[in-house]
Amino acid sequence: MFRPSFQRLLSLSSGGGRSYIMQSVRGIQTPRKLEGKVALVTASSDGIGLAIARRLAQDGARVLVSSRKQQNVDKAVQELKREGLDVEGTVCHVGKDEDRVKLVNTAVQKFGGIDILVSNAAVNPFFGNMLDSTDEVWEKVRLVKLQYLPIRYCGESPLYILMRGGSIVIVSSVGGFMPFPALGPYSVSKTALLGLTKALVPELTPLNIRVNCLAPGLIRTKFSSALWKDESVLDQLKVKLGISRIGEPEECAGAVSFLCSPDASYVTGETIVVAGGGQSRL
Ligand SMILES: NC(=O)c1ccc[n+]([C@@H]2O[C@H](COP(=O)([O-])OP(=O)(O)OC[C@H]3O[C@@H](n4cnc5c(N)ncnc54)[C@H](O)[C@@H]3O)[C@@H](O)[C@H]2O)c1
Repeated sequence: MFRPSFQRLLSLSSGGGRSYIMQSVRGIQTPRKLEGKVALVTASSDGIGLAIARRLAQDGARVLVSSRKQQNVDKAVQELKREGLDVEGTVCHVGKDEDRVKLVNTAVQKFGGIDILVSNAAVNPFFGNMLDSTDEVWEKVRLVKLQYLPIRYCGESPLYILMRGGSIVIVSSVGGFMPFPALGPYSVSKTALLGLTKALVPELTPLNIRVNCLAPGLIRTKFSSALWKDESVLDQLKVKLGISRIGEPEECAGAVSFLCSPDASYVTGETIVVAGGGQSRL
């Protein structure tokens, strides 16, 4: 049995982790526990969304990748197809009715139905004091809405009515538990998603749909680059983490795959925190 030494564990938790994680992600042959499932992942041309799309496809799902720009969708789809994964792509700005309808119709046309929805898109249009945030900011930050709408609407029918049982995962943030300084509206919207997850349970359970939430901590993506590109800023943050390194998108993807899989068949209304032990201290 593989037992890493204490020294090895130390080196992993203090920065040597990325190559090990990437090795693990590429090297481990996981059972195809999502075989026969169809998954929609919003905002999946990059970052956490792309890692989720890749992992769900590696685990056997057929995945519809989506994002706001055609060129980004094309690039992600090509990359995943080159890896031998069963994916298609379509443009979807989750705030646009017509794009959401197209997203769902494309999944049904290409793959014959929908089993899994990962609602991952988010925006952060404001940095500053809550008391200075404008109506315009809050309008944009109805990204609660951005996250909620893919679940609620599909032309005439709510998406969850069209789903054939299955699983929804909403991507929130540790900022939903403890607001990030200067990111008040964003954090508040993420708190709302924790509530949304719970509120959907009584309505989705009779439809045989589980709904859960992911709350990432600091994860290496473009979205969070201001916090990790500068080594000195990152060093300050690392002190506040239990596992003293930044997380990788792949480390969120495994948790999402678990939530969508039969292994989580008795899990609904829950939030998994993937934050290296720093969720209340960032
Ligand atoms: N990176 C982190 O440290 C971190 C921490 C906590 C939570 N999150 C959450 O993870 C999710 C993914 O973020 P990420 O870090 O991978 O960043 P990212 O920048 O790679 O992804 C965010 C994506 O959302 C997309 N997007 C924005 N508005 C959209 C819209 N209207 N329609 C469709 N797509 C839209 C962007 O184009 C972008 O691709 C977000 O919900 C974010 O709030 C990230």
